[in-house]
Amino acid sequence: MLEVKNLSVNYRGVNALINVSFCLASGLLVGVIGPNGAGKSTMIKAMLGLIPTASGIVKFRGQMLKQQRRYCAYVPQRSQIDWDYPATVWTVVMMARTIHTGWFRSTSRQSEEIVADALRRVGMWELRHRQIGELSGGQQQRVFLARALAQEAEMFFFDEPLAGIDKKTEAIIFDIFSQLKAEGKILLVSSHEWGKSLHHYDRLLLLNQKLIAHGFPEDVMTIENIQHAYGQGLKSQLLHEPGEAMYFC
Ligand SMILES: Nc1ncnc2c1ncn2[C@@H]1O[C@H](COP(=O)(O)OP(=O)(O)OP(=O)(O)O)[C@@H](O)[C@H]1O
Repeated sequence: MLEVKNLSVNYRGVNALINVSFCLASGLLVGVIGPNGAGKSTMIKAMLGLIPTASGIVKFRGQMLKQQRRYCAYVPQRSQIDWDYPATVWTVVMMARTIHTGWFRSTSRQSEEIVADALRRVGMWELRHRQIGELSGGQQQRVFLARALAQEAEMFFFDEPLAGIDKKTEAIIFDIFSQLKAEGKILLVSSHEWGKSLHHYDRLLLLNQKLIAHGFPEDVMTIENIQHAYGQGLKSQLLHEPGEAMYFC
């Protein structure tokens, strides 16, 4: 069980996240959605203890989450990663194993097998010797997914993993999300797009500074909630998009 209570973040006196509270059981794929600047990245970073919080506690299995970071795999937005850093695909994924072996110990055979398996699962084994800067956006996202897998975490935090990726990568990502869910992991996935991929999620957290709604997608994606999060303009636009109407009650 993951519990978030009254989580708030201020950036230089400006509220980015206000009293967010929710609980999540294991084995769920959870979408964190909301408009640009809603505080999705801020919430993920605050949960992980990567930024200072104004208030709140985050617990996993009854203990503070930030003291259990080895159980958390975090994939930041692609724009936050230095893709010019000279590292191969293999090296980046192997970095996940240092959490288990420490920086100064040589990698074990077991770690190499785990990294190889992760690279095969995301279809990046053939490109393992490539520099990360030479990959497409979708391939780069798969490398970081492999790194998260190699960490053998209990909880996974993905910040905008679907932004600017190809269909093949999207299919691989959701396939692996399903496998992780079946293994009882908790997955939090932020996205500011909420088209056809929403049906993949077991629960949604709809955010705009505050948590506007959370629960089953069909309960969260009501016209009232969407208007509340995104403002009036979006309503009329979406009512004319039949593919999206399934989420309106
Ligand atoms: N380091 C920072 N210093 C000051 N303000 C920040 C900082 N990081 C984020 N903000 C502000 O906090 C608010 C929430 O930003 P955040 O990046 O968490 O939103 P988001 O929902 O992830 O947006 P996006 O979908 O665009 O990534 C925004 O108004 C943003 O400008």
